[in-house]
Amino acid sequence: MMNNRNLLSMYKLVVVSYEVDDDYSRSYVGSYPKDFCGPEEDGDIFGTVEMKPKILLMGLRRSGKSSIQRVVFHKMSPAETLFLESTNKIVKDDVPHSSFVRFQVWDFPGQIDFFDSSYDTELIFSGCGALLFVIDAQDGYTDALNKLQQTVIQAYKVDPNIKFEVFIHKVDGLSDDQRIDIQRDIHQRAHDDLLDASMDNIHLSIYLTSIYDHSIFEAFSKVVQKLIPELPTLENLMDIFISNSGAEKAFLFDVISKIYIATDSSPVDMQSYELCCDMIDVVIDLSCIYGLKGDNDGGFDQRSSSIIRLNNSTVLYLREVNRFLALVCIVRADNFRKQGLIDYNFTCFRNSIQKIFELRSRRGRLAALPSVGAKIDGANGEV
Ligand SMILES: Nc1nc2c(ncn2[C@@H]2O[C@H](COP(=O)(O)OP(=O)(O)OP(=O)(O)O)[C@@H](O)[C@H]2O)c(=O)[nH]1
Repeated sequence: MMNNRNLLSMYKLVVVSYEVDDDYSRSYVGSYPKDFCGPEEDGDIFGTVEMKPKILLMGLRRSGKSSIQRVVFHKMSPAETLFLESTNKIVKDDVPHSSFVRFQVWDFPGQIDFFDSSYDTELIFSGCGALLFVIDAQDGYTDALNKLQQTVIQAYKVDPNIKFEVFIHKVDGLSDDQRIDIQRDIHQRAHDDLLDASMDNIHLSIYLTSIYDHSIFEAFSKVVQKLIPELPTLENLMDIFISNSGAEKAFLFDVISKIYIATDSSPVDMQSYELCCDMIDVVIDLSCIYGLKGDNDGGFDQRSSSIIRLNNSTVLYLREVNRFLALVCIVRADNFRKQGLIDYNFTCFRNSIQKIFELRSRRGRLAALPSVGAKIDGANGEV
């Protein structure tokens, strides 16, 4: 059952992320991006010194960029976003420091014009992991598509490795048929625009999103996963875990953001993901009510876990992997009788994750040495 001391720690981590938000992690870069200096170096919980990739949030005014960032990374409720003021400067936001997912989000004002000579596109797009372009689905999107084309082409010229992600946003006001139509139309027109510019080799990934449901977390999860070099290994481990444990589905969550950084290879159905997200919320809420005061070790211990039995013979099982990651799996009640087996497999899973990140840590330290860093780059990151 739940370990209240550790659940309280989890709650505290969430609170810390609020505090960090306003005081330190958000900084206004100004309309002229002098401070753009590519990816930043930082250390993670495993002691890794690594480059922190940037995720750029772009799109027309009022398309919902700041709302997305606030809801996903700062626990703002969707209703509160109604009162957000328009962004008129580039805002740099470090994803909460306690989170496992390490990158910076740069929120651009809708009116930014990259053809304006005062913007140095080299500096803006270099070191960028993903460019996330937001299109308001409840508004006419011809202008947005023009801007998308310009932005993507500019960025591609600077760095062809940038991942281009398009969020067709605010789909909460649309019926299922309208969603399908709009997605098809935007996909077709964006592709045609790139073809006209002879840039059809650029790949755009398109998602339907809204801050009023879990779609925004799911889409962001997929964006973030593309920035995790160890993803194939993590997915492989998840596959091994579920097949040997009789589980239906498993997600490896970054607890604070509710982004899943890996799942097994079976398709993700939205309902399962929502259930697992809700479980994390319940665990956090319970920790707030029943957690012991005075616990300030700042992390979970290895025995923290939570079990929720649903009335459809399904069990949700949460286990802490480390301070920031939790494994949440969905298991049929029959299979959950062999909980000892699941726990044993979980221990193997956690040990493997630990080894992956030790390797990452070692690689990060080596890459930080200039002469070795060059060799690693040349060897495609293999050491
Ligand atoms: N219905 C709906 N409204 C949304 C959604 N996301 C954001 N909004 C609303 O859209 C409006 C604009 O949101 P912002 O986040 O300020 O938009 P922005 O793109 O950052 O705007 P600029 O800073 O001017 O570039 C706000 O009133 C939000 O509440 C969504 O998923 N659905």
